[in-house]
Amino acid sequence: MTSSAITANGLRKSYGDKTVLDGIDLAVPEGTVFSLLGPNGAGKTTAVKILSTLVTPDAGDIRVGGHDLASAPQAVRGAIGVTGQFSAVDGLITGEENMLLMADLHHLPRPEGRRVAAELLERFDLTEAAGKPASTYSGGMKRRLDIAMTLVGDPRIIFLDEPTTGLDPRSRHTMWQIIRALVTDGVTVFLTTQYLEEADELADRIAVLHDGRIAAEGTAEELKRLVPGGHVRLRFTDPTAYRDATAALPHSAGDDNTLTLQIPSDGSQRDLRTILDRLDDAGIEADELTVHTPDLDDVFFALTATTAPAAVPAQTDATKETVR
Ligand SMILES: Nc1ncnc2c1ncn2[C@@H]1O[C@H](COP(=O)(O)OP(=O)(O)OP(=O)(O)O)[C@@H](O)[C@H]1O
Repeated sequence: MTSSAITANGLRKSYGDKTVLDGIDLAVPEGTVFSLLGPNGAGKTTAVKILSTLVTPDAGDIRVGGHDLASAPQAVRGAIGVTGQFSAVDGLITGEENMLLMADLHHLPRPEGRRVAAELLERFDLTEAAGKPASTYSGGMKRRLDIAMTLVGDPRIIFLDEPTTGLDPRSRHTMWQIIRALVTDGVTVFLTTQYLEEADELADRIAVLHDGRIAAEGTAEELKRLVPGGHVRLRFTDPTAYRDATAALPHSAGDDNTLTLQIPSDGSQRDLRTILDRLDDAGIEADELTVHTPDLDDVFFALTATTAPAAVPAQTDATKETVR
């Protein structure tokens, strides 16, 4: 069984009267990408700062990398890397010097530091720019340097706070490749992002933070099933088959011009089986069947509207039933 890289139970944090995190539970299995999503000001950065020991929580049991955050913050710091909004890159010195500084901070012997720095600069396509001041780097290069610096200490858990904000699409895709490669190496990634597409692309599990609580948590697919709008579309070339299917599927909406039927569905296996059984029973063969689920944008807006639905634990098959 995979063990947890990060667990938090009852995590709370207020600033004055403002409750930012109001009893949050999180569990991030090792070697996975967990994404925390939320509107601006939802508390994502606060959560990252707490889990990475930069801010003290008001309450909560937190374990990171197998260490208790309250009693062993130094051990937690040794197990993690943090990059993001509070970048560690010094613009006045070169990329290579930034890397060597990091190697010194990790007390690597000089030759070892040089080797690790050169290797990481190469891996992140920064060898050519290594001798130039980091202030001359593009946004994408700075982010790559930032991650490369984080990896000098070989952390097994990395917090990425909005790692692609402000990057162009190409740099964003490069960053996604970097993140996937980290996970392939067994690193656990805790990612905050304002791009739902990014969470959809990368995250094994996603938690939506709203009003200080986790409004919903699950895989991207599980979350998409939470909001209405999903349907199955059947396309026919034979008008008779189309008409028969319309009769066999009473809740369908048909388009007589394109011979297409749309049936409301959550896209689940059980739902699909019901539809296919009805078609089989009536001896009807569709020429094309497609399943349409709402995208993560729909989920995000539905969940972060003023009245959010209750938290939905979507961890097991049994609880998936409640998702529908
Ligand atoms: N040091 C602080 N003192 C007072 N209030 C703070 C402090 N840090 C954060 N806050 C408040 O806590 C709330 C959550 O902030 P946080 O930066 O965690 O949100 P976020 O989800 O990361 O937002 P964004 O996507 O805009 O970065 C905000 O209302 C913010 O003003």
